[in-house]
Amino acid sequence: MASLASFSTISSSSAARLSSIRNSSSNSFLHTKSYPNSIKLLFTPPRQCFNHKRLVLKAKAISVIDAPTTSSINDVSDSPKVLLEVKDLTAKIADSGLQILKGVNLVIYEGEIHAIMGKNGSGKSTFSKVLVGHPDYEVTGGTVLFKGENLLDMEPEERSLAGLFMSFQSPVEIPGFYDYVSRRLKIVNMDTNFLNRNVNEGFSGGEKKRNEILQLAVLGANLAILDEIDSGLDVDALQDVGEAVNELLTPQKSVLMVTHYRRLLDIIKPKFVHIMEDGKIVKTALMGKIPGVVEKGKINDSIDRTSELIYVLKILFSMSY
Ligand SMILES: Nc1ncnc2c1ncn2[C@@H]1O[C@H](COP(=O)(O)OP(=O)(O)OP(=O)(O)O)[C@@H](O)[C@H]1O
Repeated sequence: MASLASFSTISSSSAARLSSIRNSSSNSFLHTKSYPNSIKLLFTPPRQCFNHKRLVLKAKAISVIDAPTTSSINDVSDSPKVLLEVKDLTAKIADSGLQILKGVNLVIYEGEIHAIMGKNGSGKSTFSKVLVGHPDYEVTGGTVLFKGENLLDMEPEERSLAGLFMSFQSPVEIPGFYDYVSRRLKIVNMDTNFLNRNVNEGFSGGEKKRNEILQLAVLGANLAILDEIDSGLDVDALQDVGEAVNELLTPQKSVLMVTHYRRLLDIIKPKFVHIMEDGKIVKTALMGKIPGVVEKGKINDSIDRTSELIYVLKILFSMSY
């Protein structure tokens, strides 16, 4: 994977704030000019890719924003209730004392879908596991509120009872819930015969993933943390698993998913895409806010979400999707 782009703010004024994001490897720039009620995005593409043409993008709201703080997220979200609020979270590996999380900030409102992407080893899984109270890690600083309660004070099972779920693969037994579970099997396209087998024993990779989502359906969590549920899935299984997660969503339920691939984001559509680097969220993109692209004087209003996703990810990463 190529290295992440580097970003910098180059100037500001009281009337309109101008900032630029530079993608160091492709040598392209995204300039944002912020007015009280609008943001104008000017994208200067790398010469070799766009044949010296200049794209002008207009957006009604921020499309790429700095790593979020509580207040900045408050400004752009219209959801009323905060579900998860992480402030300056730091954590180390309990055994070795190696610091992995170096100040994570994240706010998730009820009903929101967030995706975390980033290079291998940047700390995405560690962050997920720290949230559910995995014993391999020790929190060294910061705060985490879940539904207004101090999550870090809770035992892992209390976190689960409070409504936090993380996809997992270790076998669990669910005796006495055949009818209850079999109704939910339909959601993930699983045969009821699976209930006659030990959970996860002899399951293929795809079946294990479907089973994870079945567990989510059974538990009915408020915040589902899905760590690379797309790994090892073929196209059909990915579609099934993605659609199953979508079916479980309600205006109150939220998802935090860790992924390396855009294809999952095409099915489970995040409101925010965060980039993690060296134990921190360093950039965040707010999706669904680019209403049209103006290219060579012509307005292209038909920009779809996939195009927007590709566009945003190209800026966030110095890699092609
Ligand atoms: N239990 C552990 N023991 C030792 N090292 C660990 C442990 N957990 C995480 N690490 C190390 O911490 C760093 C972050 O790992 P983590 O799994 O959180 O990264 P990631 O961003 O999820 O990576 P990937 O994209 O490869 O899944 C890595 O260098 C990893 O080797």
